[in-house]
Amino acid sequence: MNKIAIFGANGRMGRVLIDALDQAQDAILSAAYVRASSSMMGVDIGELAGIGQRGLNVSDAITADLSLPDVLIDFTLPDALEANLALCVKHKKPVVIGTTGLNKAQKEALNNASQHIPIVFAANYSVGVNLLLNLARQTARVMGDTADIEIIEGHHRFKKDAPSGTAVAIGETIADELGRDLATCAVYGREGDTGERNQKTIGFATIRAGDIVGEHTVLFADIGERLELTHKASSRLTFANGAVKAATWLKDKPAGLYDMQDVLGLA
Ligand SMILES: NC(=O)C1=CN([C@@H]2O[C@H](COP(=O)(O)OP(=O)(O)OC[C@H]3O[C@@H](n4cnc5c(N)ncnc54)[C@H](OP(=O)(O)O)[C@@H]3O)[C@@H](O)[C@H]2O)C=CC1
Ligand SMILES: O=C(O)C1=N[C@H](C(=O)O)C[C@H](O)C1
Repeated sequence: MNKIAIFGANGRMGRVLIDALDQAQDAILSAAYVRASSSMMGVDIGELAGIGQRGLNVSDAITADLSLPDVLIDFTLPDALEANLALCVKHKKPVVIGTTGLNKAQKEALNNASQHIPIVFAANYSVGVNLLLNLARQTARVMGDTADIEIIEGHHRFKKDAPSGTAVAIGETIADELGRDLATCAVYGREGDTGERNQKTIGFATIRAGDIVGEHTVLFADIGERLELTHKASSRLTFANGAVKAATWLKDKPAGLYDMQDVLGLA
């Protein structure tokens, strides 16, 4: 049985991860960490996740015994990433990371840590989005030289980063296939006298509203026809179950940076 510990236990994803691990067949939650200052410190994990008492209390990662878990899972916010990575490297523990909105320094920290420990990093752990990435690459190969490409994403009102990590990953995949540089060809929203569209650009549009779990559409629009690929997540359990699958896959891997395409055998 794979023993898993999670960072950010009090977050939306943290609480769903507790539920997913409670239902998992081949993995067990061995620890759930919150900030040392959190009002949730010491609370039963099942009470925190709303699934009833489970007899394990929330703790903080700094004082916890990190030799106990086999793998850690981190869905927190970018500010927490470097400290969490440092703990995993110090204790030589594999880690699955889902946090999005990383800046250049945080991405560099991820790359550096992966020279010492195995890491899975993915902006989206659902099977459907990982298939969408492959379909987007295939569509770009056939239609990308003439079609206009637009990526539209919608998320709940609490989300802090935009565009979503998944939207950026779709854009990066398409840009890579077409030999474009996303840093120079991306257009983030439009307003005013924009002029005609440059076909070599990749457009992004962001919706933040209510409790949308996560929706992504990539549009390939030519004259006379358009193809739309859409994924809609209706439950965070799809991300949590994917992350647990990634943790089981990662347990005995050598140091390196992997993604969900590797886990699912789609790479
Ligand atoms: N890859 C994927 O498949 C998915 C990725 N995500 C990403 O996962 C991340 C978390 O999402 P979500 O759960 O909705 O966010 P929440 O804001 O609900 O949770 C974030 C958690 O991180 C903790 N945290 C934040 N900053 C720090 C810090 N500096 N030190 C320690 N703990 C910290 C918070 O603690 P506290 O409670 O004390 O504030 C909170 O528990 C986001 O980046 C999101 O985009 C989300 C869904 C799927
Ligand atoms: O913050 C979220 O909720 C989500 N974030 C991820 C992203 O930024 O792509 C994945 C998912 O869509 C939910």
